[in-house]
Amino acid sequence: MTAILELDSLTRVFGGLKAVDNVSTKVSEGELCGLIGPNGAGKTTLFNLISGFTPPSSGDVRFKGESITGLPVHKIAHKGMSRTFQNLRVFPNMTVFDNISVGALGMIGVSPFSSIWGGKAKAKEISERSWEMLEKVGLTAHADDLAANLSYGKRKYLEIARALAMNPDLLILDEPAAGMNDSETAELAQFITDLNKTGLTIMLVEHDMGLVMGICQRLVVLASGQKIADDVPSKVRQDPAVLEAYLGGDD
Ligand SMILES: Nc1ncnc2c1ncn2[C@@H]1O[C@H](COP(=O)(O)OP(=O)(O)OP(=O)(O)O)[C@@H](O)[C@H]1O
Repeated sequence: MTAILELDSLTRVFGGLKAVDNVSTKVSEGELCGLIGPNGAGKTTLFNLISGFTPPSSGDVRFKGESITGLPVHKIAHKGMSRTFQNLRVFPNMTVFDNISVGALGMIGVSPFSSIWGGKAKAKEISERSWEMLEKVGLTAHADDLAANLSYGKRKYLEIARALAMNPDLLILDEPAAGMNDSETAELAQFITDLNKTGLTIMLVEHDMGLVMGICQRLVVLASGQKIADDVPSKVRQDPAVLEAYLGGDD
């Protein structure tokens, strides 16, 4: 399988702490790969290194065969990587539709000449793309609602829709099930599985073990910044180093 993402000896140091310590792995095109580990293991920092929100202290990130290390976030996004955040980052005072349009705008792009050449066509494309994403996440009826008025679970889907509106080749989801109840989590699991079946490569950080074990094809496990396992869920769940990391931690 072709690797869409390659991490080569990624390290990030904060003061004296190695939050991510020499992590290498590959994600294949079309894969649904989970990233797990106890609290403070370095999962979010690794996602930040991949998506450009934090520069690595050393090491390399390759996306679609090209080094993207040190590129700004928007350039990486334009290359086809979008993400959601552990703490929701929707725009509360914008409508649901406008929140998604921001993502579609990122995909289609605007230039100072947009209003002269093809401005209307672009506006139509952004609008169509936004409606398509609204439908995909089941929020069509809420298009005109302020994002602030959506339930927590629906805001999570809104954030995913905005990321999808950028038409990514790699979608990175940071704790999408956090704060969801069991039935919402089961629905989300089905939604992520269906997205993956369309051919979209997905990386997922999640504390809900039932969710990651149930839907991911492979799991990368971090503990104290280091990769301690990288295998199919059935192997990872029996790995002594993984059991030790979780039993020794507070998860
Ligand atoms: N900007 C920062 N400055 C200093 N230390 C940081 C920074 N970001 C993260 N850390 C530290 O790096 C370590 C890894 O944090 P990170 O948030 O990546 O872990 P995590 O696995 O995502 O944790 P959780 O599951 O609790 O979200 C932690 O000890 C954290 O305190």
